[in-house]
Amino acid sequence: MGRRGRGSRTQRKHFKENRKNVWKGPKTDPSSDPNNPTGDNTTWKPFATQNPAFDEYYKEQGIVSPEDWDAFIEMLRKPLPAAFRINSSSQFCEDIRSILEKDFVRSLQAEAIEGGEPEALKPLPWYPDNLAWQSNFSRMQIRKNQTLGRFHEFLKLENEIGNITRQEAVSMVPPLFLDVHPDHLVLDMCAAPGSKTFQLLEIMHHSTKPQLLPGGMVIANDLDIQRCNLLIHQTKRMCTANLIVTNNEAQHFPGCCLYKKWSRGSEMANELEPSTRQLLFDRVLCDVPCSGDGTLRKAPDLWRRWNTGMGNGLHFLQVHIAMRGLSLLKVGGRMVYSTCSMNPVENEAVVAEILRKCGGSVELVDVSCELPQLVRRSGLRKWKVCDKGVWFASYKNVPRFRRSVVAPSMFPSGRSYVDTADNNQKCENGEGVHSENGTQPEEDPMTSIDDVEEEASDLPLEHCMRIVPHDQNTGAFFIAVLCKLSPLPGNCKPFRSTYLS
Ligand SMILES: C[S@@+](CC[C@H](N)C(=O)[O-])C[C@H]1O[C@@H](n2cnc3c(N)ncnc32)[C@H](O)[C@@H]1O
Repeated sequence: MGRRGRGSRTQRKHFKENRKNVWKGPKTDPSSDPNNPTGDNTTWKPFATQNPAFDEYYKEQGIVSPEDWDAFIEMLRKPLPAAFRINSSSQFCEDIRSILEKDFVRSLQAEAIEGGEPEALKPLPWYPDNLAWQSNFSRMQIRKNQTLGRFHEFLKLENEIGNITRQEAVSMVPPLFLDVHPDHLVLDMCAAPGSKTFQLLEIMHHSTKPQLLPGGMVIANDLDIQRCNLLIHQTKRMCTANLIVTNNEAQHFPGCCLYKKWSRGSEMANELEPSTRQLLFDRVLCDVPCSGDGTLRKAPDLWRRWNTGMGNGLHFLQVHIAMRGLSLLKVGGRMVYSTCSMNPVENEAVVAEILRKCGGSVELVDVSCELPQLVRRSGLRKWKVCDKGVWFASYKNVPRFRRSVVAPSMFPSGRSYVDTADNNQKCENGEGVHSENGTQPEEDPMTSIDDVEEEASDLPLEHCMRIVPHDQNTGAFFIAVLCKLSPLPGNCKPFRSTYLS
């Protein structure tokens, strides 16, 4: 071997071959494959990285300009580069950073030049203190290519002992916008498998003096008990005493009361009276379940499964979870709403709906000056809803029989309309609409039924952020930062209480 880490000619050949073939589909049934009459079951098919419905949907939504489309879709078809974070609260933080800077940046560069790639390993410029890194190799390449074996061993070992966490680059963004302090009470509503929980704990511990525990706490919740186990496995690498894991529906997360006993006065010797205080959170992370199409580069099987119903079907749950988060947030507190989906129905529509419901008690924060090196796009004010292949620019046009599935809150204005003869007419014209009796008004009597064709929101949704893959070679993510200015209107209050001593 010549330079350190270069590997033999055979190894390099093996490496190049693997580079071309990083995504492998599921094994095909050999007996049903005409190209494989011998039934050789080592045949693998790469995933098809296209879906016409996906293209149509996102072209129509305009999340990137028509000139940008080719770069966007081409990047989505490429495997995702592996990324990881150094644990800032680890006593070996400096050593790890130094190994990366002095050793792996150079040794991996040699491999990258071999494969024609620039910058094989680099710190993410927007992450503070060179603590987050991205390589130009996918996780599969790192696992399979023998020439990257030493780097792979390093990542595995350091991850196992909690000095680093392997995490998609864009998934590291939401906790950075949460502005967590060591004494904060933080609720992570949908936390499993826990990479963001770990990051929140790291931020808390990092800003605390050595040997001391932070005064705050993270409550990490997830609905799925098995994923809660993953979360515990992930976070126990932190060795923290500042974490509670709960297993609840986030949209029904119980209102907790702190149960405290204190002495009432010397004349009432030894008499103790209970006192209760509503437990509200300084920070809430609302990283909701979503259709996940921002992870297509990591999970290419999603190309095959993707359809418009996935996003529409999650919209209501996402609104409920976010509303619950806001009701549990202290006045003056910050909540981050995030998804790994690009879909406006799961993103801007949810943010707009919670702003409407909160009626001025919650503000969408302009964070364009925070993390200036992070390339992001402004949130949309206009979008449409697609239901079973039919596009709607306004709820006004949604036929009655689809109104239990397609809601006003999915549209930019959030308005409902009186039912129209027009909609019922459609069914008679064979557009798949079943006519129903009656045309009684739905909500919103203020709205004229003849006006809106294409809706635009009047809320400042441009303060939301969408990270798209081709801007900085990542996955996609959506983030909105909200601040609670005053108590929520009465109908949004916590309704169930549990006591914590
Ligand atoms: C996007 S993932 C969260 C990823 C996590 N924040 C992280 O960074 O590792 C969404 C999570 O929501 C959980 N989930 C789904 N429905 C939920 C609900 N109603 N309440 C709470 N969690 C839910 C899923 O089990 C899943 O773990």
